[in-house]
Amino acid sequence: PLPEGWEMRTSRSTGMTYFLNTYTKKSQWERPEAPADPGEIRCSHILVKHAESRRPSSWREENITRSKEEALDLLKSYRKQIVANDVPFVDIAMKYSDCSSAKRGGDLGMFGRGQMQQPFEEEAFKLKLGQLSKPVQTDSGYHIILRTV
Ligand SMILES: N=C(N)NCCC[C@H](NC(=O)[C@@H]1CCC/C1=C\[C@H](COP(=O)(O)O)NC(=O)[C@@H](N)Cc1ccccc1)C(N)=O
Repeated sequence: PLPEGWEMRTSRSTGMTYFLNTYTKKSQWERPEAPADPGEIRCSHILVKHAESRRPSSWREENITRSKEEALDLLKSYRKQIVANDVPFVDIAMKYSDCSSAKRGGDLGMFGRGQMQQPFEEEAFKLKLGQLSKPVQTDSGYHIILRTV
């Protein structure tokens, strides 16, 4: 079978088979080996900053002094509550995320490659729809990412 996100088509003019990326609508002659690149995705995230973050300040805390280790432990405890369905992702994001997207339940909107910091992008584009990432470290701090579109 074809990898996820691709469709097989027959060219009306030449009768030749080609392959369509159903997300980006781009087509190619070669039979794809990997799932189709979604182009743009939409994610929400929860960010916990620490003293070594590139900007150790947020809407929540003027001057963030927690250590990297404390930040990671905190984020892991949030992830545990979300995975156990004790608390919805949006509630945790709105209360605790050190990113301005907290006001939107962590929603970052649609984005393509080249916009987010590399480790964040790498993890986000690996996620399946509805999947929650493991903790990811960027210069901003530690994130967990939820793919929503
Ligand atoms: N939608 C976009 N294209 N917005 C530009 C993203 C820039 C990008 N940001 C990141 O990679 C990380 C991962 C996600 C958030 C983020 C960092 C910071 C927090 O960290 P700090 O910069 O204090 O270190 N939040 C942001 O940027 C916010 N504008 C995200 C946002 C907030 C509200 C609505 C939409 C997006 C980068 N290249 O730095």
